[in-house]
Amino acid sequence: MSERAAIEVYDTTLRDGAQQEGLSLSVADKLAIARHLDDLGVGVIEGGWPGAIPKDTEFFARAADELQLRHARLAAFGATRRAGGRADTDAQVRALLDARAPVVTLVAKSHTGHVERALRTTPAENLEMVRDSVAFLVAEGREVVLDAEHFFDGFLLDRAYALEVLRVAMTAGASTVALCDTNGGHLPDVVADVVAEVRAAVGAPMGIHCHNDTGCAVANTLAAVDAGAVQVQGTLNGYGERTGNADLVTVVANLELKRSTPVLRPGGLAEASRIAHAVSEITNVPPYSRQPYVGASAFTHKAGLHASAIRVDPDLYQHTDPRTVGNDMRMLVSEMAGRASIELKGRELGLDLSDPVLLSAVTEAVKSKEAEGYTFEAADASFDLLVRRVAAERGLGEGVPDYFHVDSWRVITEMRPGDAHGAALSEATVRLVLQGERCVASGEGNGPVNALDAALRTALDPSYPELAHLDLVDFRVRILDAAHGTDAVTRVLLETADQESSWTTVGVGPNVVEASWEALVDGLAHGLLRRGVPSRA
Ligand SMILES: CC(=O)SCCNC(=O)CCNC(=O)[C@H](O)C(C)(C)COP(=O)(O)OP(=O)(O)OC[C@H]1O[C@@H](n2cnc3c(N)ncnc32)[C@H](O)[C@@H]1OP(=O)(O)O
Ligand SMILES: CC(=O)C(=O)O
Repeated sequence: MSERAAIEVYDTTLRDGAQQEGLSLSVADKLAIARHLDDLGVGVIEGGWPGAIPKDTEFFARAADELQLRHARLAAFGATRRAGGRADTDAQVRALLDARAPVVTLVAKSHTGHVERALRTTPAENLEMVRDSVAFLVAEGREVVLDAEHFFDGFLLDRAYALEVLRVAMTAGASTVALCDTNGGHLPDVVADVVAEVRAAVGAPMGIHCHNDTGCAVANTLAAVDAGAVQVQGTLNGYGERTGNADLVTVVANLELKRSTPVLRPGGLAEASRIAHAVSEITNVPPYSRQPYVGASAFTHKAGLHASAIRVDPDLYQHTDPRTVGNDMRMLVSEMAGRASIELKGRELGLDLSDPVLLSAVTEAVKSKEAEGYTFEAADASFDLLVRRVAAERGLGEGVPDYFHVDSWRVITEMRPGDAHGAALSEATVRLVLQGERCVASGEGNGPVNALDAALRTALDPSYPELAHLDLVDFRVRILDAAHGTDAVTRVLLETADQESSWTTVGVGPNVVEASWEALVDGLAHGLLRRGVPSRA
């Protein structure tokens, strides 16, 4: 176990995070996420509710043998004993012991309305449930954290009772009392005031557990720390019930970078982007690109004026160095680009745009293409081809090899309702000139782009066997100027991949197949170019 930080990071991704709509974790998922959390360097990993959820019972059983945690302690979460019973004979409380986790977190009522209406017992019996449950688990050698549910609402309704719940827990041996904004309805000023009052009245080590229903979970957590909380609870990527919990990645980055308070293992913060994305893969919840610090857009710049200043000093338009959280700065090329953005993007892609004439010509070409409907910010491969083509026009580079000449192409889609499989089939024919010879090839597919791709490959395979390594992996169509309905301009973004990476090309046209053809041909050309294949046309 590592030495405790002054502020303890308590992760509840595997318990409260798993309460998010649409998120369902297998035991293997939970074990994998726990390893990532330990690698990040959090202090406590709340693994779930053993005894209530069979998967969580299994998680703790396997964790005891399979997880070799280097930094974190595991916590088993559950409720206080039932009203009218005894902790030592309560099946749920015993299941918490059986989980063999060093920490047990007990959720308890601290709001008299909840005691009377949800627990349907008396405030006095609720205090006894807290005392008995905490004392029993402490006597069994567990560190006990008390999660005081609906604490802020309870405190505002009946201050004396809410404080008494905390006092009873501390007297019974709890190590920390976590104040929960269970409904997530409070703002930072109230959270700060209440935490300060609790600190003055009880003086116990306090945790803070915030939900994001007002969009203030992270701000509330920081306000609580400022007012004296020493444990921050939250979830990776802000997963959680309803609008989620405090995003622990943002909380820890703020504490380490803005408050100069180390809370993770040394070096942990630099792993934050990698771990946040790895956990997204496991949860199958797409990463949120605008997530603070670790989102793909967190250090991405689009506006020309920003890029122009960044060229002088990146810090002029970013609040912190992206490397501190393992993220990268990226430049986007779009109609908002100026020469500085284009030059920086060129540097990112390894293209030499130091010639001012070329730089201006590429900037102009980007702006005029974007006005036609092209978008380069999501199509780096098309930008790369554009730069090479503009450079070649000005005698400043070799351009893009002429891999083949297109004479014509045609595609037919046929539907035969009587057919056994009943789906439409497309058939394409391409006429190319290759090595001075005319060549005609056809291909079939379940759609026109698929058929054109098949026909092109049939024609090109003898001259370019390298194409066998390239696959078309994604295809996105967007109608621009939708007011024109089926007459509108169409934009196609097409992703091609080889074994190492993928790249995106863009095509625009009044006809979806025409736009797709442009993106398809450029996707293959870029694939050949990046493999260093010379023209054999
Ligand atoms: C704020 C939070 O997010 S806390 C975490 C919430 N997480 C979950 O609820 C997920 C796991 N929950 C479960 O699997 C089930 O709800 C269980 C196993 C805990 C309970 O299931 P059941 O016994 O079928 O009861 P049910 O869910 O209908 O009601 C909850 C019971 O717990 C009692 N209860 C609620 N809060 C507490 C508490 N803090 N301490 C003790 N008992 C409590 C309720 O009074 C109710 O008792 P009752 O059955 O006598 O009416
Ligand atoms: C304990 C908990 O998850 C809450 O009160 O929100």
